[in-house]
Amino acid sequence: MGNVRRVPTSTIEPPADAEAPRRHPKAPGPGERTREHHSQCRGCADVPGSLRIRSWVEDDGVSVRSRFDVLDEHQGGPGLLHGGLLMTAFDDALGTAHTQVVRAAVTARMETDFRRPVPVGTTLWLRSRVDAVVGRKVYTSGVAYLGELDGEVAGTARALFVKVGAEHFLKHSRPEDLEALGASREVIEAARAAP
Ligand SMILES: CCCCC/C=C\C/C=C\C/C=C\C/C=C\CCCC(=O)SCCNC(=O)CCNC(=O)[C@H](O)C(C)(C)COP(=O)(O)OP(=O)(O)OC[C@H]1O[C@@H](n2cnc3c(N)ncnc32)[C@H](O)[C@@H]1OP(=O)(O)O
Repeated sequence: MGNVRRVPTSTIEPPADAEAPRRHPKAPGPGERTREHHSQCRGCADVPGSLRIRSWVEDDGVSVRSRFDVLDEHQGGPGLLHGGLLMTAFDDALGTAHTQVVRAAVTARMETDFRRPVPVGTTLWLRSRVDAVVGRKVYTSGVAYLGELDGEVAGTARALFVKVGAEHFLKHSRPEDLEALGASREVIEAARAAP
């Protein structure tokens, strides 16, 4: 292991004095379904290979509840949910909570505690919230419950999202995917040429 470079990691503890997050005026309101991240999102869009996670806004307008039906195709151990797919579910649900507060942000760091095995056939319910927004940093946390909201805890997660602008996608996404979203070749090339 001597040749493995150690990459420094950093804390994602939200600062204690941060202001309470407020709902973005264009975000859906309490009780409404949230929007999918985009039409091909493998977390929440209705496409093959997606976890098909569905989320709704809670009464506070900021938190969300999400539903994930665990199927055969989500197995890791025999008849049990793959841990990485629980992380995907958290990434999607926490990444949906942040869209209630900020326009676009991407996951920078996430940590997950796996507390109970999740059998195939279970419906997982997740509660996710934004704890604080400080500059570009969006601190989120969530809980996944077995079978019913506030039931037995299957896992918990925290994630730091970092706000990005359209240039993040213009620079890094495949050009054909950007063109499908309406971006012109000139705009894409200009974003890629920028420092
Ligand atoms: C027509 C045009 C179309 C445009 C497209 C429009 C819309 C697209 C539609 C929807 C998609 C929107 C969102 C998707 C959201 C959710 C989907 C589920 C979630 C995901 O699937 S998402 C994919 C996985 N995700 C990534 O693909 C990120 C890869 N990554 C990066 O792209 C960079 O790494 C980035 C941007 C994160 C930061 O880079 P950067 O250069 O902008 O900023 P910088 O490094 O300065 O960080 C700023 C401050 O965050 C702190 N910080 C950074 N990283 C940290 C860490 N790991 N731990 C602790 N602190 C950290 C720094 O310490 C600093 O803090 P401080 O200011 O206090 O010093």
